[in-house]
Parts: sequence; C-alpha cells; structure tokens
Amino acid sequence: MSDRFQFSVSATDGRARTGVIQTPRGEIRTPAFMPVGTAATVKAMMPESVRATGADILLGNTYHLMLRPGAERVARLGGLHKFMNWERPILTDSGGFQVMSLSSLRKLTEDGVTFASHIDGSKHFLSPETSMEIQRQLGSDIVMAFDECPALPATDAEVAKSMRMSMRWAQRSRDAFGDRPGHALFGIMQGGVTPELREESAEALKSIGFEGYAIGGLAVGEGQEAMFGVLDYAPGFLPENKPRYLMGVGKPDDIVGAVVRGVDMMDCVLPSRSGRTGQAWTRRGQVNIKNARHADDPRPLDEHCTCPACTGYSRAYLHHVMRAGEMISGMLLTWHNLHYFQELMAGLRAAIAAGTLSDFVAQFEAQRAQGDI
Ligand SMILES: CNc1nc2cc(C(N)=O)ccc2[nH]1
Ligand SMILES: [Zn+2]
Repeated sequence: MSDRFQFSVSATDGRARTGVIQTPRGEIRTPAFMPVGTAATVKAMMPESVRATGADILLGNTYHLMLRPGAERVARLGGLHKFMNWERPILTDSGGFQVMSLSSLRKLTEDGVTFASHIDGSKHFLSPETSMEIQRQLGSDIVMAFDECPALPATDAEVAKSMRMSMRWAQRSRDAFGDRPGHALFGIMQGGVTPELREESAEALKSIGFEGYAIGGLAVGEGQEAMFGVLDYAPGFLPENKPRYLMGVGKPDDIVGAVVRGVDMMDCVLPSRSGRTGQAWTRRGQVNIKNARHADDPRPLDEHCTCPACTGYSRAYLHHVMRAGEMISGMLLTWHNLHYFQELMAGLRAAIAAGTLSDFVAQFEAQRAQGDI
C-alpha cells in the first residue's frame, strides 16, 4: 500500500497503455473500468460482490450524495468508504454534470450553479469551492474538478465560452483542493469536437497541474464516430505520465476503442442500469433475456463466463425471474454485466502487456459480429 498517489505505465501497445495507480487505499490496474455507485451503492450489488467482479475502484456521485444523505452526515459517520463498506479507492465526480441534467430551477453564473433538488425542491449551490468541500467531506480518493459539460447541440462559440469558464473553475478547484497527500485532483478537458479548443483546454489544465486528466464533454449524444474522432487526438494533448479518464463511457466497443486511443480509466452506468432491465452484455454482443426465445433455454447466458449468473442458472431461469420482476433478476444480470466488463478490462490489460492488442481487438470484433447463438 502506498501513502501517495502514483501512476506508472508498465507497457504500451501503439497508443494504448497498461499500468497501475498506487493509492493509500489500494492499487488501480489500468486500463480500469469504474462501476457507478451513485447513492453510496452499486445498485443490486453488495460491495464484496463488486470486488468479486474484479473492480479496483468505484465512482460516487457528488450531486446525489450532497442531497441525500448529505455530505456532512456522511462525514460525521466516518466518510463514504466506511459508510458504504468499500475500503478501496473511490472517485467522486464534481456534481457539475448531474446538476445540469437532473436538477431544476437552475441559475448558472461565473460563481457557480444554484439549483433546486430533484428530490424535495430544496435550494443548493455548487461551485468549485463547495464541490471541493463536499468531496473532501465524502473522503473520496480521486476528486474531480468542478466544470461545465455543455449540452449538445452547441456552436463553437458556445463551446469555447463554456470551456474557458471551466478552465477558470479548474484553477479555483485546484486552489480550493489544497494540499491533500494521498488524494488526487483530476482536471477535466473540455472543448467539444474542435481540436483547437481541446488543445487550448489541455494547455490550460497542464499549466495548472493535476494528478490526472479527464476528457469531458463526450458521451453526450455525439455518437461513437464523433467521439472516436476526438479521441484520435485529444489524449495526445495530455501528459503521458498521468492517468487519462474518459467520463461516462461506455458500451464494450466504446471502451475498446477508447483504450486503443490511449484512455486509462472509464466509468458508465450501462452494465448496472441495463442489467436491471434485462440487457446482458456478452462476448457475442447484447442479449435481451426478456425475449421469449430464452423461455425454455437450459444453457447459461455465456458458457465461458464464470460469474454466478452463468455458473448457477439457465437462460430460462433468468428469463423467468426478469419477466416476474423478481429482485434476483437485477442482482444476477448486474453481476454478470459488471463481471463481463471487468473481464474485458483484464483482457485489454493483458493484451497490451503482451503486445497483442490488435489480435485482441480483432477477436473481440469477430465474436461480437457472430451475435448471440
Ligand atoms: C454519460 N456521459 C457522460 N458524459 C460526461 C461528461 C462529463 C463532463 N464533466 O464533461 C461528466 C460526466 C459525463 N457522463
Ligand atoms: Zn456471466
């Protein structure tokens, strides 16, 4: 266990990297996928089950936790790790993205955002300073700078204006974060799909200096082609010796494409949220377990998968409990999906270490093309 936050790359294959982030609460193997634990829980999963899927780190949402149960209450109870019984690393987002997508009656100024809670309508204020304080109260190991993720569609001028405010907020986040050994503050690159704005944002962040750098402003409806278009150049604007975190991504093929383009960390609600609706992600692509074709199928979801859903149950059973709305359905499908996502990350890490990433990608794409059988 390290008392510091330290990223080291152990191998590269093309632009892809594999390595480890050492933190006081444990190691994070990269490329890493972070399950989302929005309200101090990865929905339908016990923390030990999340660990059993292979996760080294999970994500907490500042917006949700500040509204309920409240950051002060979590701090009084010993912090988020103790509160949710997850003693490994936690990354919390800044609240900026969700306040713009979930709250109402919002007023955005240079100072920050005032808004009404989507839960009870109570008034709140988020700024670089209050977001840093809230994330400190939660006790997260990786803190995200407070930024604005512009909604699409947006003109170049609107994206530039928003990015430049986010860079001023990045400086204020850095100043408010203070000196916290063993904890990390990540800056967030903005700039839409415009290379010049992305480069301006990266230069601004590097001049401030962060322990890691996120690529924001993506996975907001631009589509995979546009996202990969940005990832073809944006990671290269960031320091090689710091982790690069792509926010809110994504489907398995998004993840593979991002890792190939130099991304080290990702998070997405997809495996857990879609699992609860009966969507399974497998080597052969998506399987909707609610589909009638599974009703009498004695086979597992994936005969090569070692998760509890695939080793203990048939498609017919998963189909039944999903159709019946039984709680075990969300548990099993979530576990399977998180397990598959972590297996994909482990496969990517091993392929990069072996210098065989192009073979791995070819096999990944060939199996997906095969479709479910
Ligand atoms: C689900 N897509 C997504 N895009 C994101 C962008 C940001 C950001 N700060 O630009 C944060 C969270 C995000 N989640
Ligand atoms: Zn499985």
